[in-house]
Amino acid sequence: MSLLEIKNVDISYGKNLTVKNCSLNLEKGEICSIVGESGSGKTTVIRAVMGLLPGAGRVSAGDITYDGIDLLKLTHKEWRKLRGHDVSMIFQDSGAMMNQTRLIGDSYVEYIMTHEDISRKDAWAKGVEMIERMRLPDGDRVMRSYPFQLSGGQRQRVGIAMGMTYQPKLLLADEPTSALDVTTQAQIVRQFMELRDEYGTSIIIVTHNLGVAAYMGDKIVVMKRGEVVDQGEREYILHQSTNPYTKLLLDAVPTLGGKRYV
Ligand SMILES: Nc1ncnc2c1ncn2[C@@H]1O[C@H](COP(=O)(O)OP(=O)(O)OP(=O)(O)O)[C@@H](O)[C@H]1O
Repeated sequence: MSLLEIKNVDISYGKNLTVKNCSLNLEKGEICSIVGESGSGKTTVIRAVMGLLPGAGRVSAGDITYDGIDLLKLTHKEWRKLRGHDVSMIFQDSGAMMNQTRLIGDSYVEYIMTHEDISRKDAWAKGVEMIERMRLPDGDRVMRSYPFQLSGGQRQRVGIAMGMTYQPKLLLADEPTSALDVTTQAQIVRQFMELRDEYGTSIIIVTHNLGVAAYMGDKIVVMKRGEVVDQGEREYILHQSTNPYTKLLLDAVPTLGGKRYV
């Protein structure tokens, strides 16, 4: 049994059928990259997995099963138990998601205290420890900062720290590096790979960047206009796929001295 099985899923916003017949399996410890043009439905798919479709979004057909649990039948209470603990999501700019008028530590402590019965002091220490594990030195100083006092990369590491607090089995990352400069992007990408190696976390990463998708993904899913048009092991997608849209995406990646950097 796969850790996550998305089977023949349709997703609609109100009357608009946005994602059609999407199927995707993810094994334990596997990383899957979802690529495709803007508006193709990438974010919609991972939000559906997380039970966080905005507005009038709903899964209108198909099944999503996580570790044998039918995610489409979960109650709010059951979702609260699963989110953060088993399944976690990281957004494009974690800083923008944080309350700008509160210290990072206050937000982090509140997050921890909604997930477990723990004192404020212990929750603070746990936050510091997680932040330092994400290679941000002086976690205490970070906790005592406001989001705007940190760089984009630092804020993203705090977002990853929060997402990893309970070592979820499944991490959903929506464009987690696209707001960052190239060097920081590379560091964050490596950090994700380490999480997988260290904790066996399965990851779905949505990205515009085919280089990131190819570097991270054991498997690559290509979406276009709400449909999965191609998917397979990295080597297959990069070197063997005959799908015209996949080839178009690959052709758009610049080459240097005849070598394609994906
Ligand atoms: N809250 C919403 N209400 C109605 N329609 C929405 C909503 N969110 C997204 N959509 C529509 O769903 C489609 C897919 O959007 P989605 O954000 O999933 O695409 P994406 O591939 O992640 O795009 P991008 O790469 O630009 O983030 C778009 O046509 C969008 O207009």
